[in-house]
Amino acid sequence: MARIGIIGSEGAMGHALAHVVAASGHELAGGIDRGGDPAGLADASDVLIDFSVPQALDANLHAAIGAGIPIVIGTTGLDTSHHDAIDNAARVVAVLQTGNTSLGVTLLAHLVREAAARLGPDWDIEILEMHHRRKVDAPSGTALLLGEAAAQGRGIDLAEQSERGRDGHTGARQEGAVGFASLRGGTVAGEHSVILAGEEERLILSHSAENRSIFARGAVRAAEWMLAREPGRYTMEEVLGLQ
Ligand SMILES: NC(=O)C1=CN([C@@H]2O[C@H](COP(=O)(O)OP(=O)(O)OC[C@H]3O[C@@H](n4cnc5c(N)ncnc54)[C@H](OP(=O)(O)O)[C@@H]3O)[C@@H](O)[C@H]2O)C=CC1
Ligand SMILES: O=C(O)C1=N[C@H](C(=O)O)C[C@H](O)C1
Repeated sequence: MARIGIIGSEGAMGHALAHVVAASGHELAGGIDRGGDPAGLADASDVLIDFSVPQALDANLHAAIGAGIPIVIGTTGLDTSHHDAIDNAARVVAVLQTGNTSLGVTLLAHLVREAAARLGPDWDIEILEMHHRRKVDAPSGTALLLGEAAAQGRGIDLAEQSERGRDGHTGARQEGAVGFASLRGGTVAGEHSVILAGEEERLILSHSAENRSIFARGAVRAAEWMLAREPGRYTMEEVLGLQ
């Protein structure tokens, strides 16, 4: 049994996590939100799970380092400075960051990497996502991780070869780029499709989240796995034995 501390505990994911932790046999060490004390929470926990906001990341990493415990980060909307901070923290404690903790999306990323590698650069890759009206970041963290998987399969740098936010007279599609489109509305928990569009045929790989419990279950599974890890940066593919 582990003591699990939740960052973002009053949010939608925080509530989903509390249910899964209660059913898991682990102990809920506590939870914090805006204005809370991550260091105090970390001192009372064996592992932290963070589903909050990018602005809280530095304090959360420092708290994990101070207490010498692993941290699972599900927060999205991270930029390169956040990823640098995660890399630095991973020299001291075990850190796992992912845009999607579900089993289905983790396997989907695997399949997308494979499809992108096998289908060659004349197959255009477009990623479409839809989420609830409250979501504040776009493209979703999942869309970006699927884009990264496609880029790895293709052997390209996603930062240099992606098309986001098309509007107006955009010109023709950039050859070899990965395109992104985001829809927002209602209460959609998470819909992602990776469309590989070739000459006169399309391959579409999709995932639908029916509710947030899939993310919460994956996060708790990751937290359990992280308890025994040395300092380093880990992935959901490693947690699920896909890598
Ligand atoms: N990786 C994955 O599988 C998934 C990732 N996510 C991501 O998780 C994040 C949270 O999503 P969701 O639960 O829907 O969002 P919510 O807005 O419902 O919840 C966010 C919570 O974080 C709290 N918060 C704000 N600032 C801080 C802070 N400085 N320190 C600690 N807590 C803070 C908020 O508190 P307050 O209201 O007081 O501001 C709120 O309770 C998003 O980035 C989302 O994209 C979501 C689902 C799955
Ligand atoms: O904000 C959400 O709700 C979700 N965020 C993650 C993302 O940005 O991909 C994961 C999931 O799709 C739900």
